[in-house]
Amino acid sequence: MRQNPVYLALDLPRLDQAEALARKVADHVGGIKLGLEFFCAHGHHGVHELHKLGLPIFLDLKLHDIPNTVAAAMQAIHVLEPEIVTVHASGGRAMMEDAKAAAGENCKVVGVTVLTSLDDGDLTAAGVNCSSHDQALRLAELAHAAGLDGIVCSGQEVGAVHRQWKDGFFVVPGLRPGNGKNGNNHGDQKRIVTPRQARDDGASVLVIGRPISRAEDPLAAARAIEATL
Ligand SMILES: O=C(O)c1cc(=O)[nH]c(=O)n1[C@@H]1O[C@H](COP(=O)(O)O)[C@@H](O)[C@H]1O
Repeated sequence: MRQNPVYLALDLPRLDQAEALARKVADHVGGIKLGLEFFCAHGHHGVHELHKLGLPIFLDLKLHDIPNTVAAAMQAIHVLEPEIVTVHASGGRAMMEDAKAAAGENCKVVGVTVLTSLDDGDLTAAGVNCSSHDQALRLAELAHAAGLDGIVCSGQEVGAVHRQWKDGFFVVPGLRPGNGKNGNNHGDQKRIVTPRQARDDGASVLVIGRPISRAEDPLAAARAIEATL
């Protein structure tokens, strides 16, 4: 377990807003997660700017394409020195193997299993004939076999995955302090747990965005989450 496992998801449209928020809570998070919204808007320049804060950078690009394309994309982001990068585990074993081979030496590659915004009904609609729990476990096994460092899954599966993959690196988003019972907004997330529950079940990294970024007082929210861990 890292000293502070919380990685702040900086899903904000403006670079100055993202920088200001990261600066405000920097002492109460263990790293910063930059995802598609940030990277599509601010690209390499934005990542370089956020590096200046001195926190580890998790580049959540959720790469999913043929192996050759994903490997080339991984090589193109070496220069950004990310600590963690995501690919979709459903892209298949060869894609994950090539992504890992192309990653920088100090970069962890993790496979997204089943997005936390999906439930069993969504999987059925997409033609997946098993529960999100079973599908997450199946994709975790595939990511392990492909040599990835770990996976992204919801807190509802991390305990089961951890039992099967003892030294895996597990990223858990879809976190809501108080489990949504204290007026928190789930938003588009369907498979949620509290940060504390995810940590207790074996999460290595806790990804938290809106519960901090949309809070009236983001610093107080980050501190309150830290205090529960
Ligand atoms: O890979 C991710 O980080 C991710 C995977 C997943 O299954 N669900 C998920 O929410 N995420 C990301 O985690 C963050 C969650 O944000 P909040 O719901 O605002 O805490 C977002 O940046 C998502 O892109």
